[in-house]
Amino acid sequence: MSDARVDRETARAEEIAAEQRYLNVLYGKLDDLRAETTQRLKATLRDSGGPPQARTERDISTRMYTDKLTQLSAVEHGMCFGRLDLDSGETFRVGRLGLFDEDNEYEPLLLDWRAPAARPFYLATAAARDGVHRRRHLKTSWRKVLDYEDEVLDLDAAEQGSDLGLAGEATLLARLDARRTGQMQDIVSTIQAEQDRIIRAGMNGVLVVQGGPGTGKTAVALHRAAYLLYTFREQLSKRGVLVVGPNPTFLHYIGQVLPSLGETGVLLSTVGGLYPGITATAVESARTAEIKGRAGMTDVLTAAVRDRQQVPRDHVEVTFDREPLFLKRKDATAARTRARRTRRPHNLARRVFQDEMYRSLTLQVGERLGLDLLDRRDLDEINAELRADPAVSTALDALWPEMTPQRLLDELLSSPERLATATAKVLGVGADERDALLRAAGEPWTPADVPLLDELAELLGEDDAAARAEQERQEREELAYAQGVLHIMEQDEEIADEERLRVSDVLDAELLAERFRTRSDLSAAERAAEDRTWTFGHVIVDEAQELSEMAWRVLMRRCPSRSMTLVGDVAQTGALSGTSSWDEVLSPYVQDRWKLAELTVNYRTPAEIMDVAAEVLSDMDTELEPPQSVRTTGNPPWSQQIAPEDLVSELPQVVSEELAEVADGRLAVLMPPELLAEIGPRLAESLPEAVVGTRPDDLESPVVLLTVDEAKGLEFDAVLLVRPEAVAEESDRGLNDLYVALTRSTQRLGIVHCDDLPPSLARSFE
Ligand SMILES: Nc1ncnc2c1ncn2[C@@H]1O[C@H](COP(=O)(O)OP(=O)(O)OP(=O)(O)O)[C@@H](O)[C@H]1O
Repeated sequence: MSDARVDRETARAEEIAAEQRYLNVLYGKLDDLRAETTQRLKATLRDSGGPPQARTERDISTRMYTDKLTQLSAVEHGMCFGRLDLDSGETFRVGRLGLFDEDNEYEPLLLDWRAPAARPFYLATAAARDGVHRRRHLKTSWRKVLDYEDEVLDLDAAEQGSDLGLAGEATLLARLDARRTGQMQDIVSTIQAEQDRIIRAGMNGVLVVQGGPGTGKTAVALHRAAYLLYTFREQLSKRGVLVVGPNPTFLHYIGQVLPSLGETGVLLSTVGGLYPGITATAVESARTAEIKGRAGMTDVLTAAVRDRQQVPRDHVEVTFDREPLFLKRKDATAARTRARRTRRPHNLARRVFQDEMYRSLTLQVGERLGLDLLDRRDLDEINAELRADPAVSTALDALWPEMTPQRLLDELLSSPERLATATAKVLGVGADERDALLRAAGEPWTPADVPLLDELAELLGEDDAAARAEQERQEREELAYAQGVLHIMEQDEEIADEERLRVSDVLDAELLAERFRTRSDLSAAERAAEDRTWTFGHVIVDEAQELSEMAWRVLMRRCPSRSMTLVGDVAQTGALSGTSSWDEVLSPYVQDRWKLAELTVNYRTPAEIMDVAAEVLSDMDTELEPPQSVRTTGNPPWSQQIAPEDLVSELPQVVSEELAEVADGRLAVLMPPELLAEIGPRLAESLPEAVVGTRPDDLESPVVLLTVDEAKGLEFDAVLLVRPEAVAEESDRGLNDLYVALTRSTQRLGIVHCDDLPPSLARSFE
């Protein structure tokens, strides 16, 4: 070995040893913090009994210490991943959390990646150094430093830099080349500048992030959630952050990212999961889902609710006090008009209808007895007796029943007559659409039913006057109690330390009362999951192009502040009810007041595969450019023709060969839904490593068989696409699906077709 090389290696080993010493200090600090938090948690848990208020305080502390411990455990791996050397001579380490040296005036030992001071780690380039002289990426395994990569930011480097302006290129490429596990990993150590700008964009207003496949939209969305929670902690810990994904498998796939960043207070949900108490997993045809997703369904539902506000054809006769009593058409019509004029939801307006009806019935009974003989008290008594009479209330209920959303929707979708009435005046919903909507009574709910139930919940409302009065009483009591607690805490503090920040500087009684009220043993996310009317501090939607107009209504109701981040790609829309235009989706809610940010670099799909996908994109009706891949793999995509009847016998061999090429990796076999239903189980039987993807954790299996729709948003080391010709023809959005399928792979792509390839693919393979 040459002397120069020996010197270089010795210098490197010394650097690694120095980094290790620093890392040991950081982990020592982390251990201390953990021990201290565990102690506090134990003390809180030991301290049992006492009045309810004391228990509430303990709940808050328990929650706080448990959250802290969860955070401290989550950062164990890769706690410190970077270092910045500044022109000023200062050096900062960057990591997953902030650590400070209490013995040295709280000097930062480790900067949280989200802190403003850490930003140059992601943004500084040789051309715009921002005072940074060197950026170092550390490669660690648990508590051990393995290696590092240095980027010296000077003008020489500016000239040599890659076209895409990547930061920490070697570290980034190593990460992108690594085998996939079936679970998404965080990208905190290698966030790129164009991504960082989106992650740290202001919280107000609607931000749309448009980007082609593999540009890191999902990763950016999740890191943005973590950033916002860090930066606007006080605001967001009360109302919470909602992250919406397309299906439970996708949620499982991304489920580990936020916890690995130390954040647990985020609700991950599909739109179908947003209605507490309903599990909406039944499957229906794409066309039925599309019809249910149309904005016109609000008119259908409004008409369906009005249809439950009936008046008798002539009159309804009931017996009261052994005499006949008549619910007359004229009286019911007047009562209905009055109730509707209040513009209250059905179940609340019902009370007005009933009051009016009881009033006219009271007069009817009064007239029979002789009105001139009765005074006010007598009439009130008759009214009360009428209200207590089961026959009368049953007859009134039949005219204007109290309804739940579930009952109304079930009765609507299972009745051709009710459907005909509700759709009569709605444009574009004719006999075909009604047939598609019709289903048997009591059938399980589908995801597209949830926005309808949510809409109905708004139209019907809940008559919760009694419950609200009780809650208001409790809130008053809690506020008074919180004021008392503040007072006592302040007195204690004054005695303990005059200098310290006073409790009332950071907490006011109302905030404290809200914390007590919510019992704080539930996080905002947990409370939100149980409450249909919960409104979030920020809403993030992934694969946002797939949402129907009705689904957008649900999300907008959950986010009246319109503080939202919507990420997606209008070239990948598969759902018939999805969108090809952000403007169309958003203008009903915010007109043109939304911001667009674009991501242009593809971190997933190698250039060889992206070239094939770009051909498909060019045949689509879009002006979107394909994103630029950051790497090549040297593996050319291939195609093979197999006769349909031989698919089951020949595919296992093809799959095994591909799997061998990505040892320890994950391979997806993607195909159209009918084909998967037909041959999936037989294929899985002949391949021991394979499963038909039905449960979210099936993605962790070496081979998973999926439809293209199910693979949306996911990625695998290798993809085998079976019958792309059928995928392309399946729907009006067939080319979009094909584009999605082609861009799921990080290493290898194989295509198995039975008939001729679609023209855009044929161009790549012939
Ligand atoms: N800065 C980065 N550092 C390391 N890996 C990254 C970075 N950005 C993206 N990736 C990786 O690239 C892959 C694609 O990212 P992601 O799934 O977020 O893309 P996407 O835009 O949501 O894709 P699609 O639209 O196809 O679903 C993931 O493996 C992600 O971890």
